[in-house]
Amino acid sequence: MEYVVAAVILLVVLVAGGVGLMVPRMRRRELPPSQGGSQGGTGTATLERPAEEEPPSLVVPAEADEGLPPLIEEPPAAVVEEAKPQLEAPEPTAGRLVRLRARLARSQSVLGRGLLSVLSRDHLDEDAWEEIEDSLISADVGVEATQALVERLRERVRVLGTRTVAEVRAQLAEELTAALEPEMDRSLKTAPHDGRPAVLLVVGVNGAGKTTTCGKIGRVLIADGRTVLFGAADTFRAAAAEQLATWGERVGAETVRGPEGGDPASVAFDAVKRGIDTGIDTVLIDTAGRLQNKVGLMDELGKVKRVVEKHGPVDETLLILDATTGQNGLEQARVFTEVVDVTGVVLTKLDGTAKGGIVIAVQRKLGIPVKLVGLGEGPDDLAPFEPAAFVEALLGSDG
Ligand SMILES: Nc1nc2c(ncn2[C@@H]2O[C@H](COP(=O)(O)OP(=O)(O)OP(=O)(O)O)[C@@H](O)[C@H]2O)c(=O)[nH]1
Repeated sequence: MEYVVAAVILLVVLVAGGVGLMVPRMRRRELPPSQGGSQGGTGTATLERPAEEEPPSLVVPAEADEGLPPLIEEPPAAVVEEAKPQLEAPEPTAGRLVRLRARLARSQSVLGRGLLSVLSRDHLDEDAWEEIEDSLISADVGVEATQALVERLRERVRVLGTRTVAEVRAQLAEELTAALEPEMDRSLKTAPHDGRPAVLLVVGVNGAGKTTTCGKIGRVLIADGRTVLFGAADTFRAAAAEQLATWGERVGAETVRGPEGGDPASVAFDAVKRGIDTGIDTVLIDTAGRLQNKVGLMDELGKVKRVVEKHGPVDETLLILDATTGQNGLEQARVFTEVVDVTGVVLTKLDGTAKGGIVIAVQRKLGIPVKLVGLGEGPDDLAPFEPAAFVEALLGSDG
């Protein structure tokens, strides 16, 4: 009997203790809704998530956490740091080519300084004109384009009796600019339309700079105020998807990925679908590098495009060409244009070559405008291509 009484007393004590512990906790859980009010303890709450730090397209908002303990128990500074990685603000795009002109130094020494030193001779004889032709050809302008350009320049110098270096420079600049076909439409179709995002497909051979360019274009668009989503349809190389996702994280853009070795067309399809569902402005799809002579791979690229087009037409198909591959790149380029309808070329690595004249050859051979140029490995080293500014950069300002 005594045992029973003792057990009952013990039970009562335990139950009373338990209730005592529970009640304050329950009260605490009721606290958060009142934090939105203007009274008591809200000073710390405003620190937690300033609206402007919100990345535009992160999928799962951290605020979804429920039943958070009271703010007093956590140092507010730590909460802020953990919740939001610092997003980068990409450089504005206007005037980039001018800012990056020094990157063309190698081409400049051939096309600029080299040509101008010949053109500034007192007398332009046959040898001098041949030297000029050689310089242009070695800068990858292409034989045909060079001959046409030199012929016109020669005629102008003869007819106008051009004397000064400044005059010759101006005429050379005009001829080079004309050879770059400034009237071509170089705008990028990145604006959403018909209630869905613009879709850009990025294609090219291995290592041309597709993933990097995708990332850089995303930054350009974000700098211009658009929202962007990346589709990592390069399922062949796991690191490529990782690389693209990192570009996205830096500017708060979501990346849709698939399993390694998965079907690239299905990743591309899902990315566009996600872009439509989340109201994104522009979806950028990175594809795996492929050799133009591999039939299966080229067919796969055609399939990626067809599958994406179930959502609607692709707005831009950008061919990424490595400028350092020179004339060889042109043959690769031609095959790509047969498989997918390329709407623009991005010429990368112009900073690493003395053959800046390749821009002229690319446009002449393909009849497709160079829309952007890559001038370095930095995140903002991509510039809209402007023929006159490009020629000025090649010739240098001290002509
Ligand atoms: N100097 C310089 N390097 C560049 C430029 N664009 C890209 N690169 C570099 O080129 C290398 C290859 O770039 P990626 O973007 O990985 O090339 P990719 O075409 O996606 O490669 P795959 O997926 O293997 O086909 C990287 O080291 C880039 O940093 C550029 O404009 N200038």
